[in-house]
Amino acid sequence: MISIEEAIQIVKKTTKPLLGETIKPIEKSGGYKLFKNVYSDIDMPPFRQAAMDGYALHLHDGLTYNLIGEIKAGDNFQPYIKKGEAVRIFTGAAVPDTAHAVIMQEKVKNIGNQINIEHNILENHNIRPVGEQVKKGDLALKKDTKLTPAAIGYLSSLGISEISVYKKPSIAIVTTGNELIEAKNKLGYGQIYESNSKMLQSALYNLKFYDVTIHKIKDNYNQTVTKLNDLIINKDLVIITGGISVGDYDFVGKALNQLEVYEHFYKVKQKPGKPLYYGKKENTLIFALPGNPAAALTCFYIYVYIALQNMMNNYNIELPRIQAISLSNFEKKGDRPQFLKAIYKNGSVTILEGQSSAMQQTFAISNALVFVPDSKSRIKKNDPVETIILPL
Ligand SMILES: Nc1nc2c(c(=O)[nH]1)N[C@H]1C(S)=C(S)[C@@H](COP(=O)(O)OP(=O)(O)OC[C@H]3O[C@@H](n4cnc5c(N)ncnc54)[C@H](O)[C@@H]3O)O[C@H]1N2
Ligand code: MOO
Repeated sequence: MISIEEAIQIVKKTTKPLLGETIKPIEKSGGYKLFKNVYSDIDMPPFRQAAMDGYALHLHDGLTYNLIGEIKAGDNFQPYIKKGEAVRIFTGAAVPDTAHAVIMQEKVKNIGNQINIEHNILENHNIRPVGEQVKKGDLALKKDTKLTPAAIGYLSSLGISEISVYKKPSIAIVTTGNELIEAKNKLGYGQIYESNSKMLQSALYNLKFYDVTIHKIKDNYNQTVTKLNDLIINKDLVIITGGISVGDYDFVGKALNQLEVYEHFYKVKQKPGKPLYYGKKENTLIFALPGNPAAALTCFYIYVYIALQNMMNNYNIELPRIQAISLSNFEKKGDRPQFLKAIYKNGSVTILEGQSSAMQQTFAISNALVFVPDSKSRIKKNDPVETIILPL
């Protein structure tokens, strides 16, 4: 059994970016990283742009200007403005080359065909220059930049509709267990509704991994070997839940062994999630998470999360850990470091009752995990505690 720190280090050291390229429609590229530098095909803004509703002025020494016309956003003509003349102009409209500045309408008195301004303004006031954000041919965004909503907006403003990004992993979730049935069926004695697949799929979707398939297998050795073999050949990441402990019908470990998956580790000194397995075959990563739902999800956030980030070229990113003040007392049983379901708010954290690794009800209302290390056996109210903020 290895420590949490060792297990995290092993995941960090053995997971790498996928590096393949794929082309995405810009609106579907959120969360991806740019595979190449992106250069702009246009100046942005493409013309001198008015930043305010007001008047475009050909400056002179006086404070009175003759009004000679109007330009709206989208108009595609350029009136010739002589010294001492002005045109009415609106935000986003093209400022004629013969205008020096735009004055906002609040600073202007309009008398018939003339306007009076309070005081003279500087050249280029309220005019966004051509190419202020990026010039034609220049670098718009660097390779490896993560595509946030703002980045997608920016690239769209440059007329880009498709973008080359790093591939995201193809992921299989595999559930195991004879006791598991689908929703809409009536529970028989000894049966429970299968829930880990929906839970993990949703955790993956939250992190913007959408290439996810779900597979359900019975506690049957041959079926386990056949299915896992197929998935390991075809997927970048296989996440199994259940069947990884020591029971007679826990076939996952034996099947992975038979398939010659290289075992990076099996069993971590932690609660929940002791029987966590992590291995690799060729370029496919395999995590076998414990079947207990809260254990599976905790292991997902602490270990699989790092692997996913590394596959996406986000080097060794873990979930944020902060110090928070505990609003609860907690007594640790046993000698395993523990991740506790908790609610974090404004610098304080409440440790919830019901910490068993099967306890979904408490996880359902948690937004954080409090980490209790080896060295600590109890937490007292007002103690600072290490708190992991979940990506919900
Ligand atoms: N003799 C020992 N027994 C156990 C040990 C041990 O060290 N010695 N470890 C315990 C710990 S800790 C854990 S955690 C569990 C993990 O067992 P498995 O990973 O083999 O998981 P299963 O036995 O298949 O299932 C455990 C539990 O979770 C439920 N489950 C499984 N899959 C799902 C699913 N997809 N959706 C909802 N619930 C699921 C399953 O019905 C069981 O109740 O082993 C302990 N045993
Ligand atoms: O490690 Mo298990 O998840 O404690 O119940």
